[in-house]
Amino acid sequence: MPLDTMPQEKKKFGNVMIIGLGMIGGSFAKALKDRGLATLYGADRREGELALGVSTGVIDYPAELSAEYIGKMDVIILATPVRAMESVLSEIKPFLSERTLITDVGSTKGSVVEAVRRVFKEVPSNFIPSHPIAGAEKSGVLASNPLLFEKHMAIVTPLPDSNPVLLDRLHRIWRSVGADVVSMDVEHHDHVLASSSHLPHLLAYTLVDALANGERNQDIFKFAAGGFRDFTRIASSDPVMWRDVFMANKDATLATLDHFTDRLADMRTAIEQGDGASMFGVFTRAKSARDHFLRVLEQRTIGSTKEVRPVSLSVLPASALKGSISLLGDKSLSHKAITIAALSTGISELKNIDLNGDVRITIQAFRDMGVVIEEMATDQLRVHGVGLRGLKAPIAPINVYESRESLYLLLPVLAGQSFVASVAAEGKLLNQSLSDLFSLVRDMGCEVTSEVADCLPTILSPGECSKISISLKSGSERLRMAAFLATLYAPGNGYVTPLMLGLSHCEVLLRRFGIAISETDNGFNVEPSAPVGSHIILSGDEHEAAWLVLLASLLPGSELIIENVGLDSVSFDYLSFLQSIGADISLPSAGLMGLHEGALRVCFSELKAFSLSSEQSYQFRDELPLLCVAAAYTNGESHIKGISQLPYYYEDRILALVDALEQMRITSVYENGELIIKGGLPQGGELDCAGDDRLALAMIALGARSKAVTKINDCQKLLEEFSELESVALQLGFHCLVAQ
Ligand SMILES: NC(=O)C1=CN([C@@H]2O[C@H](COP(=O)(O)OP(=O)(O)OC[C@H]3O[C@@H](n4cnc5c(N)ncnc54)[C@H](O)[C@@H]3O)[C@@H](O)[C@H]2O)C=CC1
Ligand SMILES: O=C(O)C(=O)Cc1ccc(O)cc1
Repeated sequence: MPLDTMPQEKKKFGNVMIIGLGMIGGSFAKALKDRGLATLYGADRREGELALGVSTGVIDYPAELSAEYIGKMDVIILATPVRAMESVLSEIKPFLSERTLITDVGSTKGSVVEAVRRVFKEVPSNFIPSHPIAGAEKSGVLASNPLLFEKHMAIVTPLPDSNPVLLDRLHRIWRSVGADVVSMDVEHHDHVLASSSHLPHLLAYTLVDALANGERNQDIFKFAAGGFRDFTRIASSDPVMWRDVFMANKDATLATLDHFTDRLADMRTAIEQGDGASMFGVFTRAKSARDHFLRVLEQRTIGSTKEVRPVSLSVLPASALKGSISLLGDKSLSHKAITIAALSTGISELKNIDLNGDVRITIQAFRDMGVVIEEMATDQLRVHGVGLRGLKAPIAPINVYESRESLYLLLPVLAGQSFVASVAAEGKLLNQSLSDLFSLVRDMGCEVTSEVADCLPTILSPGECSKISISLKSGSERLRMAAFLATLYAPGNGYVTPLMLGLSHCEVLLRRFGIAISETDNGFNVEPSAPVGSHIILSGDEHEAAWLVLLASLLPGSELIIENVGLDSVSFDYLSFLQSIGADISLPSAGLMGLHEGALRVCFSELKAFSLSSEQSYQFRDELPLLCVAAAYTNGESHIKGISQLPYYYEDRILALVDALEQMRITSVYENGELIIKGGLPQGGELDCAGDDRLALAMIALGARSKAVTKINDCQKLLEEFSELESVALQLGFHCLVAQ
C-alpha cells in the first residue's frame, strides 16, 4: 500500500520498519504492534515472509527499500543475518533521513559497526547498534513471539557520536517491549557474547556433527538421554545466521575457544590419569557456578514482580516451654567457619551450620575462587581448603550482594592474595561508608580504589603487608574477625586490641583451626601460623537461645533445656545478669577453649526490676530489646542508661520497642538517653516490627504472657533469619501462629 493512502494516526514510535522479517524482526514487530506503539512496515528479500507477516498480524504493511518508504521512517531495525547488513545499508543509504533512528539486532557488534563505516565512511550519529539477548533455535516470521523480549536483556552499544535523543529513543523502544536495557562498548560486547552465546552454539553444532558422522551413530541418537537433548538444542539454530556470527566475530571466538580447548585438554589428562580430585573440583565448581547463575537469572526474571508476602505472627497467651532442644548454628559463625575452612590446608567438616540466606553468598564467593565446598547435608559442609594464599582470581567481580558479613570476611582475605580483585555489592551496601573496614585493609598494604570514597564497588590491589596491630574502635564482631584475618597475612606476630576485654567466638574459632592466639593484658597476640582443616560442630545460635531463655523465664510451668549452647564472654555475662535479677538458669561450665559449652537449663521464675549502666547497655546491646521485655514483666521500675550513646540503629530499635510497650499499656519514659520501664501486665494488641527480626523476637516475648493475643506484623525477615522458628515453637509447646 502506498504511504499516502496510509492512516494518519501517529503512534508513540511512529513508523517503524523491520528489514529482515524473520524470528527476531517478527517478534519485535509483533511486540510493538500488539501494544499499539507503532505502525509496522516489513521488508525482506523473501516475499513469502512479508505476506505471512501481514496475514499473521506481525506487521501492518509490506514495504520496499525505496525513497518512498525509507525517508518516512522514524525507526529502522536491521534484523537480517549480520553479514547481509552491509548490502542493506548500501541500499537504503541514499534515502535515509538523519532524523531516523537506525539500529540492528545482530549477534555481533564490531562487524556491524565496521560495515556501517564501510558504507557511510563514519558511523552516522543516528545509527546506534543493539542486541537483544533473547531468542530461540527457530527462525522465520512464523516463529515470532511478541513476549520474546520480556524480562530479557537488550544490550545497546552506543558510539561516542551517537545522537543522545535517538539513543534515549532506542532505550525506550527496547523497554517498551519488556527488555531491561544495558549499555556496553562494542569490543566488550563481542568478547562477552563470544563466550556466553557463540561458543556454546559452536560446541553444540560440533558435537552433533561429530556424533552423527561417527561410528554407532544410529544407536547414539536412539539412546540419547535428556542431557544430550538439552545440550544440543541450539544445534537446531539457523546455519546461515551462525556461519555469519563466526565469520564476523573471529578474534573473540578464537580466544574463548582456545581457553576452552586448554581446559578440555586438562580434563582429558585428568581422565587419562584417573585424577578424580581434579574432575571432582571442576564438576563441583561448575555445578555451583551454574546453580548460582540460575538463581541470579531467576531473580532477574521474577525480580521486579517478585511478591514479598507480608507475614504476621500471632502469639497466644498461656503457653509454657517444655522439653529439650538443639538449635541450628549461628549464621554469622557459619560465615566465619566457612571462611577459615576455605583458607586452611586440608579438608574441614563443618556441622550444625546454617546454610540459609547470606551464608550462600560467602560460599559462592569461595567457590568462585576455586574452593571446593561439598554440601553433605542440609546443615553440613565439607570444605577443601586451599591455604591462606591459595585462592584463584575469580573470572568476574566478587558480588557480596547485601551481605555485610560476607564483605567483612572477604575483604581482608582478598587483600592477602596475589591478584587484583573487584568487589561489587547491591542495595543497602552500596554508597555506604565502610571506612573502618577499608582502613583495616589499607593497613595490610593493600591499595583500595573506589569511585566514591570508602564505598563499594571497589578494586583491591594487594601490596606488601607489614606489621599488623589493630586497635578496634567498636565492639563489632565482624570487624573483630576481619582484624584477626588481617593478622594471618602479617609477616610476624599480629595484635588485636578489642574495645572490651573478654573472649569472643572469633578467637575460639581460629584456635579450632590451629591458629595460636594468646591473651595479653589488653588484647590478643596472634602468632604467625596458618589454619589447618578441622572438624567443627557449631554451637546453637546464641541470640535464639537468649530469646528462648527469656520466654521460659516469663512463662509459668516452663522447664527448658537447650542442649548445644556455646557462650562467649558477652553471652555468659548477659545470662549471668539475668540470673542476678532472679532468672532460674543453670549455665554450662567453661570448656577447654574458654567458651561455656554444653546444655543450659532454664525454668520459670519471677524477674526483679533492675538498673543497667551505660557500659552494660553497650555490652548487651544485641539483647537490649529482650531486657526491655524482661523489665516490662517485673513488679518494679527498671532503668536502662546510655541508650542514646549506642550506634543509632540500636537506639532506633529501642525507640520502636518503646512504642510497642505503650501499645501494650506498659508505662515507659525515655528521657536524656535513659529508658525507665514500669513493670506490669502487657495487654496484647497489634504491633509492627518494621521488618527487624530482633525486634520481632522481642515483641513475641512481650506478647508471651500478655492478657490477650498479640499480633506482630512484618515478620518476613524473622522467618528468613530464624527459619526453624515454627518447628522450635511446636516442639517446645509455645503457641504462636504464622499467617500470610
Ligand atoms: N535467533 C536468535 O535467537 C537471535 C538472533 N539475533 C540476530 O538477529 C538477526 C536475525 O536472526 P533471526 O531472526 O533468528 O533469523 P531469521 O532467519 O529468522 O530471519 C532473518 C531474515 O532476514 C532475511 N534476510 C536475509 N538477508 C536479507 C537481505 N539481504 N535483505 C532483506 N532480508 C534479508 C531472511 O529472509 C529472513 O527472513 C541476526 O542478525 C541474528 O544474529 C539476535 C538475537 C537472538
Ligand atoms: O536459544 C538460545 O538459547 C539462544 O542462545 C538465543 C540467542 C541466540 C543468539 C543471540 O545473539 C542471542 C540469543
